[in-house]
Amino acid sequence: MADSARAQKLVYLVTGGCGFLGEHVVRMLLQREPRLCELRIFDLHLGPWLDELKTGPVRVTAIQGDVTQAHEVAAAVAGAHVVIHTAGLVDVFGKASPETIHEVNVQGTQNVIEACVQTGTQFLVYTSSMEVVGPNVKGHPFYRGNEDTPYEAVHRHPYPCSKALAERLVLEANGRKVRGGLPLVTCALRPTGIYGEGHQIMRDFYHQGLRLGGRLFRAIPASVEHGRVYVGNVAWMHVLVAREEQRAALMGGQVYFCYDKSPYKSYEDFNMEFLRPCGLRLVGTRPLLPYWLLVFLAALNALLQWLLRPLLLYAPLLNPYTLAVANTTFTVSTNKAQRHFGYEPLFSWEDSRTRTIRWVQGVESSSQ
Ligand SMILES: NC(=O)c1ccc[n+]([C@@H]2O[C@H](COP(=O)([O-])OP(=O)(O)OC[C@H]3O[C@@H](n4cnc5c(N)ncnc54)[C@H](O)[C@@H]3O)[C@@H](O)[C@H]2O)c1
Ligand SMILES: C[C@@H](CO)CCC[C@@H](C)[C@H]1CC[C@H]2[C@@H]3[C@H](O)C=C4C[C@@H](O)CC[C@]4(C)[C@H]3CC[C@]12C
Repeated sequence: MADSARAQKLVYLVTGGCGFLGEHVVRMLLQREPRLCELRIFDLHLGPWLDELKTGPVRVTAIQGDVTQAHEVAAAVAGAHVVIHTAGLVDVFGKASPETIHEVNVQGTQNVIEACVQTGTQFLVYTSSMEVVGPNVKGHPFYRGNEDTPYEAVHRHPYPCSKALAERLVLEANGRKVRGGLPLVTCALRPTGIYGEGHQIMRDFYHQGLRLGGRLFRAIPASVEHGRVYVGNVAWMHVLVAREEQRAALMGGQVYFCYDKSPYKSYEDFNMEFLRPCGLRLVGTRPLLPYWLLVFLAALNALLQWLLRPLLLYAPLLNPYTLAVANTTFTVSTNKAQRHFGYEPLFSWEDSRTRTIRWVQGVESSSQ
């Protein structure tokens, strides 16, 4: 891009900008993207915290809208230089129907792509997921893999299926001519399990531990490693990739795992890094229940969900899918983002941990 264009003031649109990750992306852009002149935040539900952002030098425009509505998306995208598409229906608990998950995650993404093409927006960053790769239905481990590691990515659950389809749409759209004739540049970021301030599932585990008298019970062997990445670093990767996409042709059509220096641990041991300093303990050095019993309980939960559906929504944390994900090693070890666009984590592990602990402690005091 020419120097004159580089000095240009940019308009960014963040879809899902009021979600867990989206809020961090929004705040990170305001802090770390000096060329920003307008930030549009598009979400089904707008948060009250947006008001505090409106007093700064960057124009902040909050847009209440639905990604499944093509005209709403096109109106929000028109005139934006960059779109960061984080909006999605993250549901592995059976709260939404498979059709709704598909509509939001796949049709919503298609709407974003078409809006870019129609209105002339050239740069699109898509928040994909590790789940596009795995764990697969066969429970094969993915141990410290990278973007090129061969792995049989076979899914049945609506959420990973929808993320995989949407990612493919985004990557296939790379190079399409947008209005005005320039090529669309797209790439996809694949976070592993994100943690940090605002993480709803961490909050749920914390409250579950309080209800159980300050204890959580180990269900998964400590040897099963689960990839985790701090939300601030995921947000930073989005900001950087969006910036560098505008300079480097190399990045079009690429996928990048999101990574940082968070340690490799089991899902439960990792959570205890934050929950232990908040007064919880994890009981057992080995799973307290045999695996077959967990499988049975998960299946029972799925049956109860189905039976109770006409009366109420029963959506516990444990179901056959979440058990399989938690019980399958999936960790990444890569430096592709560093090689392609100079990414280094902005937050150290110690910093990420301290920030998350402080946030959980705040959850505790705000719920008393
Ligand atoms: N949380 C994780 O561990 C994780 C890991 C990998 C990838 N991801 C991906 O990151 C993205 C953000 O996830 P999150 O954890 O912040 O979830 P989230 O639910 O906190 O945020 C998603 C946001 O999208 C919005 N949204 C949902 N449906 C919409 C619609 N129809 N129109 C407009 N907005 C809509 C929601 O209101 C919400 O604010 C998702 O695409 C998800 O697949 C999340
Ligand atoms: C068996 C239980 C005993 O304590 C533990 C169940 C934990 C599960 C609820 C979570 C284990 C792994 C999580 C998923 C993973 O971190 C990656 C994800 C990708 C992302 O795109 C969406 C969220 C998620 C699917 C995440 C959801 C919760 C787990 C299944």
